[in-house]
Amino acid sequence: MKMVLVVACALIDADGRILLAQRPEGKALAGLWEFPGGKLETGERPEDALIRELKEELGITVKHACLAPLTFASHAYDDFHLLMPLYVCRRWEGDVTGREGQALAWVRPQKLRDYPMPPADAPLIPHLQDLLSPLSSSLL
Ligand SMILES: Nc1nc2c([nH]c(=O)n2[C@@H]2O[C@H](COP(=O)(O)OP(=O)(O)OP(=O)(O)O)[C@@H](O)[C@H]2O)c(=O)[nH]1
Ligand SMILES: [Mg+2]
Repeated sequence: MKMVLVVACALIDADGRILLAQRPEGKALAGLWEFPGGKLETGERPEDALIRELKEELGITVKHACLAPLTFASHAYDDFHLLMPLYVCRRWEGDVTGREGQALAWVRPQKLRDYPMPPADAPLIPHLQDLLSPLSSSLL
């Protein structure tokens, strides 16, 4: 089984909302809501890849020190196995814009389930909910 490494990021704003981006028409899983990010290029470090993707997809500048690892997704798709580290980021420079024509949504943690996501992403949701509302653990 081919292993594909994809880095993704949950941007969190000052109100504790999470940024989701809608996959554009024509791509695999079009219309579903995902965390910005993408595949590593050959020889690229994960954090460098994520910084590059956040610039390409959202037009923002992120520093290494502002990327904190949270958890990861491991999911068997039909034709590859996805391994996807999820970082969180609360500080960036520039305005978040959909540079690739994708719709964006700032979503409260408890509303994440209202947005259809790729199957690999479902197990990530409780980790974000816990991070952002630690008094009501959704992992228990
Ligand atoms: N970015 C991102 N990709 C995800 C998520 N969940 C998930 O299953 N994926 C899968 O990871 C793979 C890589 O995503 P991608 O299309 O963003 O890769 P990319 O930015 O490098 O784009 P490209 O391949 O069109 O150049 C896709 O198969 C996508 O479906 C997610 O939350 N965020
Ligand atoms: Mg991408």
